[in-house]
Amino acid sequence: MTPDEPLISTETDLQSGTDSLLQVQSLFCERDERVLFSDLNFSLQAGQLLQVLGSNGSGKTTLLRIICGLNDSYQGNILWCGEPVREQRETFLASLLYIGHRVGVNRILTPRENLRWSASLHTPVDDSRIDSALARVGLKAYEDVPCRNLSAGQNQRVSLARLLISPAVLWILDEPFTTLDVYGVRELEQLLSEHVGKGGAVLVTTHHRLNVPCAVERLNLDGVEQPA
Ligand SMILES: Nc1ncnc2c1ncn2[C@@H]1O[C@H](COP(=O)(O)OP(=O)(O)OP(=O)(O)O)[C@@H](O)[C@H]1O
Repeated sequence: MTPDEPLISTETDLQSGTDSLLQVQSLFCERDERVLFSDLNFSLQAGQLLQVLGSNGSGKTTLLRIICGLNDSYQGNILWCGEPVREQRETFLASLLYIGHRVGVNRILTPRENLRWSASLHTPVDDSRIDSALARVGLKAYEDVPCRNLSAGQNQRVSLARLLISPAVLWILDEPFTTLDVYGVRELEQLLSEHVGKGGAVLVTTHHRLNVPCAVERLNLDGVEQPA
């Protein structure tokens, strides 16, 4: 797949008859006898960006981890292209790129080695593509520096470069803006809108007010409007 190729073929990927890529139905989760969410319903379509909002501890990370299959203490249904994810785990995981709270960068490896490893889990890509992804996130000339010698924001950028080499349709990102400077924030916002522009879908938690040219749907786990 080339970087500009559409991510979704409506004939092959959406043949289930539903427009939704991801559907969350009647989701219930409680932790330590405290209900985080109950009867939570939402869907995500190709070309859609959904921002999950909520106060600290409201369950944003928990929700994302449930969807990604990293937490199974819930009730309800999660569907991918109309079919339960539990019945098509490999297909779902092949369509998903999750970047969690911890950036998931191996600090012994260099940025280039991290991206090679990340790509090898799906579709290996050549080094020229890896290097151009690293350049795009501002890491030109840092390709061979061990990540332990990079700053927190630079490690976050290594992680975000994975977005550029991944064929995944669905990006699930947990607080991806946290350590980024203003240029990094702008670049990531650009990446998000390019992805949805190509028919991808994004589920993102952030307290940051997104400044993107595409529409942003919002899901607030507090159930109340938040200040802008
Ligand atoms: N490993 C765990 N075991 C038990 N309870 C947990 C665990 N991790 C989180 N919780 C609880 O689940 C609730 C939701 O946590 P979660 O991390 O999903 O919130 P969040 O909305 O992402 O918060 P933040 O905005 O601070 O990142 C919190 O009340 C927390 O105490």
